[in-house]
Amino acid sequence: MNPDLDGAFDAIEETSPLVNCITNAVTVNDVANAALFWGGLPVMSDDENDVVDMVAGADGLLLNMGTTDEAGVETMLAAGRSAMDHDVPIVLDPVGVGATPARDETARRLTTDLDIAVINGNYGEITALAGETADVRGVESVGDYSEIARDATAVAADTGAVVVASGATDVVATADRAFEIEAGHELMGRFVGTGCMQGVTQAVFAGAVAETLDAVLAGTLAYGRAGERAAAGAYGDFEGPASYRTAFLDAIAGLAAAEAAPDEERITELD
Ligand SMILES: Nc1ncnc2c1ncn2[C@@H]1O[C@H](COP(=O)(O)OP(=O)(O)O)[C@@H](O)[C@H]1O
Ligand SMILES: Cc1ncsc1CCOP(=O)(O)O
Ligand SMILES: [Mg+2]
Repeated sequence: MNPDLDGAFDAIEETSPLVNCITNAVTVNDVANAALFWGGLPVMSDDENDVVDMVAGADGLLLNMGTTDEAGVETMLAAGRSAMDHDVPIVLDPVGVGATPARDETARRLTTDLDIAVINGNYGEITALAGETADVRGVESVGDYSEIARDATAVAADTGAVVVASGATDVVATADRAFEIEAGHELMGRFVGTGCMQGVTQAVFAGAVAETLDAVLAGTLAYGRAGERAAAGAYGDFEGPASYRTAFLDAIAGLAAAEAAPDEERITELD
């Protein structure tokens, strides 16, 4: 199957979803531009005095815990409560969970206290959230994860979120369904920030498309398609990962106008 990418792009164009991002200091600019290039409106409010009101009028909230400190967790919780009060979907990127006890505790608090709509993490992070042995070094997933669909499903059942486990093949799971998405390119794993940008992609799509699972399948496929089109040179030559990154951002900006839908089916529902 393939999701309705054209319908998703139309919904984004109609909504121009405002997405408040509380995100890490490393990739913040890429996250803002990815949201803007999809057709969303990014704002990076992260002061508790401001963010509660900002989220009240927003269409999505991204909580990326890559460089969060103790005060930042409290701000995320306040922003998350505001999102819940106003039916704003929350996307969690549990960066580095599994690497240290502090990150495990942050993820536990966020997933326990908040109703998260989407969790988008790499294979190692999703496996750690499932309570299984994971090898997360810093923010990087290392190791083999042959049970990733099972573990993503367990996290979905535990939290009620639609779960995206990113890797060479992305897995999307709810409590009772799981999908594999064949899209993307190996170059996407060669620079910092593709996971973070995938997180904000989910927030833009979930802020515009009515059903969260539809939004996530469309957003995940669209994101991979942008990576493929950039790798194919559709946005100019590149010399290495840094110039590929620029082409990739251009591909995000151009995807809605391009032939976004692949000819062949890219999403397989697992038994
Ligand atoms: N080898 C690969 N082939 C295809 N896509 C990839 C590959 N490596 C990473 N990606 C894509 O890059 C994005 C970020 O994934 P990942 O590298 O797992 O996240 P993170 O940066 O958080 O560790 C995802 O969309 C994923 O599908
Ligand atoms: C390197 C690093 N350290 C803390 S957050 C961060 C960025 C992680 O980005 P991504 O998850 O997209 O690789
Ligand atoms: Mg990541």
